[in-house]
Amino acid sequence: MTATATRTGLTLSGVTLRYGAGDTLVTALDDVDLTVEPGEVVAVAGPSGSGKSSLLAVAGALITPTEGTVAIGGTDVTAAGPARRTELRRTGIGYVFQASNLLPSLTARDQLLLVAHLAGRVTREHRDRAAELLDAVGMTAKADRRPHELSGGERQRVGIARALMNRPALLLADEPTAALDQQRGRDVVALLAEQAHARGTATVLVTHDEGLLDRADRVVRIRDGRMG
Ligand SMILES: Nc1ncnc2c1ncn2[C@@H]1O[C@H](COP(=O)(O)OP(=O)(O)OP(=O)(O)O)[C@@H](O)[C@H]1O
Repeated sequence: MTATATRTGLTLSGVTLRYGAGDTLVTALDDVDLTVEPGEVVAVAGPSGSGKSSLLAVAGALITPTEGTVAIGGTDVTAAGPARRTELRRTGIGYVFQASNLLPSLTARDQLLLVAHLAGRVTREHRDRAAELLDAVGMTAKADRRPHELSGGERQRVGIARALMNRPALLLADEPTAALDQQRGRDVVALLAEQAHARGTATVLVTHDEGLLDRADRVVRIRDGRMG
């Protein structure tokens, strides 16, 4: 990584995303500009169909926008080839989903170590990092439990730790509190913010829960694909 890369989180410039063509043409994102600094938590709020999932898909290098550029950690992903994009998705981006998407047969600790295992060999450093992250999300005492032995909030905490395992420049969270009650939802967002600030991770949190917005550093609103 270059010096520039370490200072950059996520930058979307003039991003437009259209689905379909002719009569079925939908403009899901319309000339969107968004910058998320390292360590900053930006909440994206908007009604159903406003373009929130489309924004995450573009920011996560899953979909190439029709127009505009997306840079993650200083790398222009819209100019990168498929192999580089795949590599960036694996190493530069952490994802937290609506439900934690943990593997049923693995303990909390092994959910984290699986990330290292898939990338190659599990080293002592990986084990130390998994232990540090489980501690950071308050799950050390339950590190040997499997998902069915954890509450919904605890599963999300493990999901957050797992998403941070690769030290991503960018963390994308898609309605991470959808399965939780109000208080647990607030706790999970507070944890996301705490970790983003401590680790310098640019974080985008998509939510339609207005009660969670005060935990973000900044709130951006999207409507009909336009950010305002
Ligand atoms: N694959 C697709 N093909 C065609 N249109 C799509 C596709 N995906 C999304 N859209 C349309 O793009 C617009 C934005 O959808 P998007 O899923 O980004 O909204 P959202 O804000 O995430 O909605 P929700 O809160 O309901 O999940 C909507 O009009 C939607 O119908």
